[in-house]
Amino acid sequence: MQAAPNKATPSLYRITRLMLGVFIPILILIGVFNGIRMSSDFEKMINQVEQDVIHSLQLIDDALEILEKVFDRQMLDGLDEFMQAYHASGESPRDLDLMALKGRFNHTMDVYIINSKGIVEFSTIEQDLGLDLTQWADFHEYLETIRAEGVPVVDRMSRETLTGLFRKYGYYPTPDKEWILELGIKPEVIAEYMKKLDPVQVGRRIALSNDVIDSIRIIDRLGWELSMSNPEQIEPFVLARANRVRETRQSLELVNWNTLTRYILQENRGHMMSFGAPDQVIELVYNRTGLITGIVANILVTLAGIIVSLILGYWLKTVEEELRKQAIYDGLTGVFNRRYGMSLLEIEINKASRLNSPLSCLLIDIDNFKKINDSYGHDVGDQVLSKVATELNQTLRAYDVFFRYGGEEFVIVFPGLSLEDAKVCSDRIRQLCAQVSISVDNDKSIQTTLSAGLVLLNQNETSKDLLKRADMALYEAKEGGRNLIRIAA
Ligand SMILES: Nc1nc2c(ncn2[C@@H]2O[C@H](COP(=O)(O)OP(=O)(O)OP(=O)(O)O)[C@@H](O)[C@H]2O)c(=O)[nH]1
Repeated sequence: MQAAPNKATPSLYRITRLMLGVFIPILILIGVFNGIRMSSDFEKMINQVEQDVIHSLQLIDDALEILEKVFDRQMLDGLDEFMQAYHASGESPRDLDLMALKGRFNHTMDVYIINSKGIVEFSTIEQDLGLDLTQWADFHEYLETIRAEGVPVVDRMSRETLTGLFRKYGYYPTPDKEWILELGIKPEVIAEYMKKLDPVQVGRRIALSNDVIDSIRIIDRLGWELSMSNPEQIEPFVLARANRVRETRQSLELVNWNTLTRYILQENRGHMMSFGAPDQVIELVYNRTGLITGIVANILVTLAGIIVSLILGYWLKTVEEELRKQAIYDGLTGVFNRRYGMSLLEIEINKASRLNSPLSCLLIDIDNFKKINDSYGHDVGDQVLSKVATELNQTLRAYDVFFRYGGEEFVIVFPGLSLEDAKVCSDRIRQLCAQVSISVDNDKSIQTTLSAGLVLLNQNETSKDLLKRADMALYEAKEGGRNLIRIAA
């Protein structure tokens, strides 16, 4: 039986190996690279969002500082006007028309007059009349300091935690220190400005305009979501996280499969934003669905690429195998074809010359084959050729070379066999051929014989000359009556 030697198939599976060894790793590398790039783009995007949020909050902070100064000026002017009205009234608060004064301030400020005992004796707000400010010891002490210094003072804006209302007050003690004239900007006037500078609203706007962000909250130390308009108490676990960030001064990151929640510290800049709470924590909730969908899609595309490569590789392997078979084997008989067989004969001749070992060669021709074709048809002829070739091939040694030389002619190369030994083998082959029977039409069977010329390789002889001598011997065998082996001279 003969198998194709590896030497003759140097390019076998080269493309397939290229597919599996290079293309697939490249696909995997591209997939991994894309995955890393998507994650890092997401990371960059959220860092950018955080910078935008902090920057926006700082802008609000700066705007609030400017607003504070505007209100300061407005109140100082108002206090001066209040004092002038007080002097004009003969320094008798009772004769002051507070409602008219309020009108002069376009009703943006409430007016109070506090007596020497710390009681609100006159006011445009009826329910504050008679309010005893000594109840708040700290505040009362503060008022008395102002009274003692005798100069106008304007407080910073402040927020009442429970109501969420913003207030700003200014005080001007009368020269005799009997009275303190007080103005308070109406909370709704401040709220009007504050609504426009509400960081919660800014956060919502950023969240709305950005696909990756779901929500933004700013949490103060007291557990309120910082808002200039409607403060809301936040959930206790969110406050606990915010406090952890404040204490460690490190960002906190919580990752779920489709969300990412980050808590970052907004350092107090000493401006309005803090409202008494030194640092705010910003909670940012990101939507990771887009990132995860992208990564899954990337994995699927990579897998699809790998599967296509494997299928293509398998297909190429099959095609290559088929081409290899066609290049080596004879399509009808399945033994080596002439081109490949001749190349093997050359190799064996070279080897024999190099090793100085004998090499015999048998040129076979099926006897009266034309008659078989003529009597039973070409298809039966093909069957006979195929069957004889298969049977003969099976009796040979592994290192004998058997190939179809053309038509009904075959060649057997016996490397290492002397003429005598080769003659014995050739006779066995001839007898075997005579025993091969091919059944035709179920009941009939054909038998055939072969004639052959046996030749021993001479020194420096070419394959062409060798086969020429074998052919002459074959001719003699035919002339001698067929079913014979003749040895070439
Ligand atoms: N069926 C079939 N016939 C083939 C094939 N190749 C060659 N032949 C036929 O084989 C026949 C060979 O005939 P000849 O050269 O006259 O020899 P022969 O009839 O065998 O007679 P001898 O060789 O003198 O015994 C021709 O008719 C070819 O057409 C093949 O592949 N299949």
